[in-house]
Amino acid sequence: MDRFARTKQNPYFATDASVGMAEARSEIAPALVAQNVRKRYGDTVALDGVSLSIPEGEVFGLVGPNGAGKTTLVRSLTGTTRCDGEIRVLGAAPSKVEADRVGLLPQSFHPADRLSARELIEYYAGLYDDPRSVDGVLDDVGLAADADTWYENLSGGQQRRACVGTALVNDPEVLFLDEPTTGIDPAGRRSLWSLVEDLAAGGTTVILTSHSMDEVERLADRVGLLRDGELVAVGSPETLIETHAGDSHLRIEGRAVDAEAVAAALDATVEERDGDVVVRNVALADVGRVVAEVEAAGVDVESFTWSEPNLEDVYLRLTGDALDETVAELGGER
Ligand SMILES: Nc1ncnc2c1ncn2[C@@H]1O[C@H](COP(=O)(O)OP(=O)(O)OP(=O)(O)O)[C@@H](O)[C@H]1O
Repeated sequence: MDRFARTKQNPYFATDASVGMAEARSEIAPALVAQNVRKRYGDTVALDGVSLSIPEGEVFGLVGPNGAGKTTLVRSLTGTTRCDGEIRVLGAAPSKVEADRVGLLPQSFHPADRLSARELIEYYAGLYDDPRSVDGVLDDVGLAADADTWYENLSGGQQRRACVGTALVNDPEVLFLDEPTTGIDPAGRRSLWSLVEDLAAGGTTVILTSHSMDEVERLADRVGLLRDGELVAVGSPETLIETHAGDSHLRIEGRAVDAEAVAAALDATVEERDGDVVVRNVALADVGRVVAEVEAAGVDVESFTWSEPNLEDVYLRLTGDALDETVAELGGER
């Protein structure tokens, strides 16, 4: 079925252009609902009561540290592992949804080496009654020119693109992508991002797991952050950044930047991060003055980088990975 036709036929789809997308989505029936999902592997609690609702047409980014439970959640939502709790995908239990309505790119996927990219996509297309054209899928994932190359002779990034293609052959309404761009070069990542944007524009609901915060910030309408099996934050990237990321900051890089000397020069609190010194809450208009003060104090600096807060800051704060920053405090808070 054509995605655009499907979207237009959707009785919940808001056509009033004056309605904002977020408001429009809140009117749309959820594509996926999970309530109190729990999963244990022996003594390991992989999911500890996860609840979420994803409206149709949303790109939902799922992030969290290694072992947080992302893949277990995707497996639970797709019915590929048993779990406790309630899950509804397109109104039905995961194991009862028609297979051609859902697509899944698993994190680990190892197709046969001696199949060409085309044969691989053809194989998956053969599993469905009404698949997309194989050439169209190859084109979408940027493999048209390498369609006849054996899987084992494709580069790592091309292999991953071929795997993405297998999840698209049935033109799914709900698409799970578990780390789709791992190993793909920057140009390939961007073309896959455009593909996800096109799918979402056509009404596909996408659940995207990724360790790449720039990818999630760019693609996701909302982000869920998993930590130790719990969803600790859910919201749009903008809201999460505003709520959790803190202020803009200036990073001072160099082989031996003296944090205490910077703190003394600025009469401010500074932090040490990965060998650099970070001054928080520096507005763009103040950058020139701060740089001049640090240079006037004779601090040995190689470069200054000013950044607005982003999703990575949210991630580092909420996962606790930022807690081992050392704080050099001289002269009180800024
Ligand atoms: N088949 C399994 N048997 C036993 N324990 C498992 C199994 N699968 C996952 N786990 C455990 O469950 C927890 C969650 O794992 P999961 O793979 O869901 O995390 P993740 O967030 O996807 O991690 P990553 O970012 O590394 O892919 C981890 O502690 C992991 O060791």
